[in-house]
Amino acid sequence: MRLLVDAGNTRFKWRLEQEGIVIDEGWSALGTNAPLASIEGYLGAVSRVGVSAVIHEDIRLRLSSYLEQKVSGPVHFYWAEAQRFGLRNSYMDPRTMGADRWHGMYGAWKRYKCGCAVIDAGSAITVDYVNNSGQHLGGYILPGLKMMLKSLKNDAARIAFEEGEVSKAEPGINTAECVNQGLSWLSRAMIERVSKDVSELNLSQTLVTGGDAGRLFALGMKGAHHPSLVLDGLGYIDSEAFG
Ligand SMILES: Nc1ncnc2c1ncn2[C@@H]1O[C@H](COP(=O)(O)OP(=O)(O)O)[C@@H](O)[C@H]1O
Ligand SMILES: CC(C)(COP(=O)(O)O)[C@@H](O)C(=O)NCCC(=O)O
Ligand SMILES: [K+]
Repeated sequence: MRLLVDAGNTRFKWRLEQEGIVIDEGWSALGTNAPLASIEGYLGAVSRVGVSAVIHEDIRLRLSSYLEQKVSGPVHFYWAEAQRFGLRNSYMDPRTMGADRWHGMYGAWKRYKCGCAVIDAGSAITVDYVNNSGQHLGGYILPGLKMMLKSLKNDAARIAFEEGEVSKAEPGINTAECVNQGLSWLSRAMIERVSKDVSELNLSQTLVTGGDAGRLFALGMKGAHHPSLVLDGLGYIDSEAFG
């Protein structure tokens, strides 16, 4: 049995496989002492673990020792690379790129083998562009939707509001509307911008992943929803390493 883990800044997403077949997938909130409690019964039978992590080093070490205690086989952490199977990183120092971005792009590249935009709407939102020949053209890192609301709440003394998931984007006439509709307005601007880039750069596919992917689709995002794109890319890489 193989276990794959995508350890993000908000949640751990995991996938359990037996001979290439997905048995179960799920997630747990960051910070729990037993992040895989719901599948602990299986962990003794896990012969290999692959992890994509962007979490703080302390949390990563805790996750690593938890897995090593529970699982019988080795635990491998996979990081961003300079290149793989024709996909080439634009970073001078690829190890400084978030592992989740590389694994998401690799999942997209293996699946479609063509120019693509990869949008990961997680704790942060990342946008990455890969051209037809596999060259990463670069990307963007933006605060995520929750993160933006949190910073308004925490860093502005007189902005009190109830969060509401709205797709309306007209100008608000009270604080809550201004904030909630402002977020939709900004998201729509980003969506339009991505769509413009995709057409100017001649990219054939747009793939969207992350906890807020559904929200982006509700706001007009066009593309394919791949909820577990990071796990997909991680799985390909782990298979290429160990068969
Ligand atoms: N049940 C949920 N728990 C936490 N965040 C959620 C949930 N559903 C949607 N979200 C949204 O998804 C974001 C986290 O997405 P995720 O892809 O798990 O992030 P990360 O990879 O950074 O851990 C949150 O910021 C939040 O806006
Ligand atoms: C940008 C990110 C915070 C996104 O992580 P997430 O929001 O999915 O938890 C992560 O990819 C990261 O820590 N990147 C390192 C910097 C870089 O990619 O250049
Ligand atoms: K992520």
